[in-house]
Amino acid sequence: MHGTATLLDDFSLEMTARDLPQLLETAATLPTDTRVNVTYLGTEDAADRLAAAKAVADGGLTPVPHISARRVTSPEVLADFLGAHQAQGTQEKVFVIGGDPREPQGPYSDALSIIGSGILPEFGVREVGIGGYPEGHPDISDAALWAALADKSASIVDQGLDGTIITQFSFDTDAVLAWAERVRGLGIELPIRVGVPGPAGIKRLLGFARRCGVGSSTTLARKYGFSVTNLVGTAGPDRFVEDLASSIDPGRHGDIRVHFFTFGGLDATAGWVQNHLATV
Ligand SMILES: NC(=O)C1=CN([C@@H]2O[C@H](COP(=O)(O)OP(=O)(O)OC[C@H]3O[C@@H](n4cnc5c(N)ncnc54)[C@H](O)[C@@H]3O)[C@@H](O)[C@H]2O)C=CC1
Ligand SMILES: Nc1nc(=O)c2c([nH]1)NC[C@@H]1CN(c3ccc(C(=O)N[C@@H](CCC(=O)O)C(=O)O)cc3)CN21
Repeated sequence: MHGTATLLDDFSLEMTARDLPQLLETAATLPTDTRVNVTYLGTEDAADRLAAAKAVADGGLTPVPHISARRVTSPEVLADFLGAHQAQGTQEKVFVIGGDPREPQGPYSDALSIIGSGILPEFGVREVGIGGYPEGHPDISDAALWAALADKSASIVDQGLDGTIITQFSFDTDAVLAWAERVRGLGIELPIRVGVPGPAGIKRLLGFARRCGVGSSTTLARKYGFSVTNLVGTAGPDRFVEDLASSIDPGRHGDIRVHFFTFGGLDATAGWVQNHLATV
């Protein structure tokens, strides 16, 4: 038995630049140094992302800026972004993801083309996060996903950097743990942060699942504990987190933590964690 409190220790969460006002309200309720990932969406610009990361640091939390490889239009844009983060001290940990654009908007078609370029430590990056897909990806073959995971992990380790894997959100703890065991079987020992949505409106949750290519609404409903015939209301990660906590075997799955996607707001996730820890 792993225990929910252990699993939730050092949880991380994710914000978009637009969540900045809410971050300012919520920061003080989060444990000091909690990692807050800052997305790299097409709807934000560099100034928004930098301001969000700075606010995370100013709030006593640990910023983890994202870089979406396919959205980076040139090496200069990447160097400017990393340089600006370094100047404000928010560069130590980053997360590099391929990105949703079907065609790369610049020279980087995948996360490895940035990680393997060696540019990250030149700007003071010490830890690199990468994505993982316990339930696969609608547009990328399993073979390509596994090759990418192995190559990115090796590049991180070869450069003497720390690394972490954050998984695409999932509602299936069996799939997550089977996948984690396979990761360990490949000799990849990086900590795995299991992505899961914090509490959110059910319709909104289903919308994000569709948009991000995750699961069908029926499996999602079954695993997450709501009824597809009643989409009114909110669903929370209670069942998922409890199932995960009771099924983890550190000997087989290694270092497993939780990463919350805050589709229902930062405050809702922060409140859920506080309440949940008070009841276990
Ligand atoms: N897990 C998360 O939090 C997020 C996931 N994504 C999704 O994850 C995808 C892959 O990112 P990584 O795991 O970093 O893979 P990656 O960059 O390591 O690439 C793995 C393989 O997939 C291909 N690939 C990458 N992006 C693609 C795309 N949009 N369409 C078709 N093929 C693609 C690459 O060429 C490579 O062969 C993104 O494209 C996006 O759909 C996007 C943002 C956040
Ligand atoms: N395929 C894929 N693409 C992604 O971009 C992505 C994933 N998967 N997996 C999970 C994370 C979570 N992501 C997101 C994306 C959007 C919002 C969001 O709140 N969007 C607002 C608009 C915010 C804005 O434009 O800045 C919305 O209301 O849709 C949150 C998390 C991005 N991520």
